[in-house]
Amino acid sequence: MSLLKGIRSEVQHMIEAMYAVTNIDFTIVDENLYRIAATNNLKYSVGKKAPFHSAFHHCIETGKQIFIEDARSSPICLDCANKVNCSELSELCIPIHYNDNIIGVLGMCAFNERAKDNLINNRDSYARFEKQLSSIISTILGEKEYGMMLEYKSLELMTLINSLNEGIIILNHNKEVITINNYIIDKLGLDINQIPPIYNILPDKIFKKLIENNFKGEIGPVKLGGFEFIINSSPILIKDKKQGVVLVLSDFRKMKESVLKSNLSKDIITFDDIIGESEVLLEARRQAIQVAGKDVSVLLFGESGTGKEVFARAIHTASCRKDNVFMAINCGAIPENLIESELFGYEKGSFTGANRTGKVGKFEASKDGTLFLDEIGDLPYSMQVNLLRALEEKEITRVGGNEPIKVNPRIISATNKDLANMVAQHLFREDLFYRLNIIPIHIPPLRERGFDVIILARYFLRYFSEVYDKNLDGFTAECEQLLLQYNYPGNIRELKNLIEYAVIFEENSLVSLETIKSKIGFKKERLNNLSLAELTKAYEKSVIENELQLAGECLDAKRDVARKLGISIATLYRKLED
Ligand SMILES: Nc1ncnc2c1ncn2[C@@H]1O[C@H](COP(=O)(O)OP(=O)(O)OP(=O)(O)O)[C@@H](O)[C@H]1O
Repeated sequence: MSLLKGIRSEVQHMIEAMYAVTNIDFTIVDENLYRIAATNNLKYSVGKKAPFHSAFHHCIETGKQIFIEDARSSPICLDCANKVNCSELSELCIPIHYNDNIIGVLGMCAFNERAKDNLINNRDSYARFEKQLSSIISTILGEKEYGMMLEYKSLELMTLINSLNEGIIILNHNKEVITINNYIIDKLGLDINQIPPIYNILPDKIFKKLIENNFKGEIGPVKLGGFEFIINSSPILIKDKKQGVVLVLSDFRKMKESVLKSNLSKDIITFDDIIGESEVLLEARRQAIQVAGKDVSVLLFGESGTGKEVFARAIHTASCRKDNVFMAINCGAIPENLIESELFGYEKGSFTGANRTGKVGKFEASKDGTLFLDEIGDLPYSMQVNLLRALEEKEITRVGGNEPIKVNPRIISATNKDLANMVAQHLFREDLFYRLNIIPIHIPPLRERGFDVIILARYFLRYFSEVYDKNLDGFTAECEQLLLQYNYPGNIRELKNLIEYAVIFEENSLVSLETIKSKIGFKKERLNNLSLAELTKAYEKSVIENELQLAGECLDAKRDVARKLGISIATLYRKLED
């Protein structure tokens, strides 16, 4: 469609006004010579084509203004297809430009002598005037196109907003609802033709907090129409002035379920997943099963890698909180300055590097679930009092905030340190120790579990054979003998890593002594004939490797090991590569 056709009624009005003033007919044709608008004598021809080789045609072809003083003698009219029937006496044609293209012609046509004289005598001023008109037309077109673009964009935005699985409510500066999406209309059962004012949608207290105080951030869960929502509010700022608010309402139940799902899909652990038949392990298991159903704090203590987290998860699964989240936090792996915000969350902008909308802490996120405080012995002394207060008062305050938030997670803590001894040395608060240590359960080291080593080794062998698609039937007798003799400073984690290694490198159908030895015994054999410098290097490397075996292989663990050994992380990597 020609652009001019889209603004036909606007230009028709315009030329009618011009005709009333000048008494000279006006007409507009598009780039295909179709007459879009016309006055008086030419009105009949609207919608028809202007003649081929006419002044309009020339004007489009050349892009130049054309003035015909006398139509009968003008050379321009000689070839005109309407030459015989034409009743125009003189004519002034100006091309209409839009975006550097000629999109039509604006013409003034005189049909009587008076109009002809008028046109001839004022030729220059009419030419200027027509030029102005043509530029007004292109401005109208520009606005029309911009309006269409805006309309399209707003449709695009509305489609997007309506396709979201979250509620969106947009308020203007008068706090009136100007946009509300289908999700929230359906969820709250609202009438699209009669959207209630926002203060009737939100509870009074929430409305005040979200809207009245320039609030930016998250609030909730808020109960609306039988559902619970987390509401995120962001002001719309234009030149630093608040012009409205966007509220995003997320279904709290779904959020919880997705956290649970991601938690559970990898981590539903029951007491049946705790492999082993030794009396010491069965005793720990019995105690854990006994306390799982009671909502008390449990302290799991034992060496690193003995399965404390596995026990914590099994307790959670067997507890009445199993349908809520299990959250773990490693108190030793988080830098001291971040631990408070990790545990209790923070309000927006409360410290440099903080997320702009604030963050929910582990306590809040696990409020009806289980919070596993791993490596509790590494919790900075200054934080211990805050933790105690949260446990005693069952409420927390986000960093930078001042509103108390109710929380009530079940606490399971774990440590590989002698906490009682730390209390004696004033490294751990006595009051916190008693609060956590209501039910202590000792998780025995692997070297005390006897034949469990073989049971676990066979279990891991089956598991990793499947993972790495290998056909391994078991271990040779000497290999099992070595597995039983080894003392596993890294406990089950070390055994698991050892078997994974063996599954990858073993080329026979039974895991051989050599394969296992190459992982746990290789250092001694290679140390012969080395210089002192080489021995030092090898020793340093083995110290780091042993530490990593205990701490794990992730970056945080490497940082911890580097800190513990008093070297930088870069030095740690270098020494491992040497
Ligand atoms: N009895 C068990 N049966 C099967 N796998 C186990 C058992 N105990 C521990 N594991 C496995 O051993 C690894 C270490 O266990 P876990 O992380 O629970 O130990 P931890 O005592 O919490 O260690 P850390 O003190 O270093 O945090 C995990 O991969 C876990 O799945």
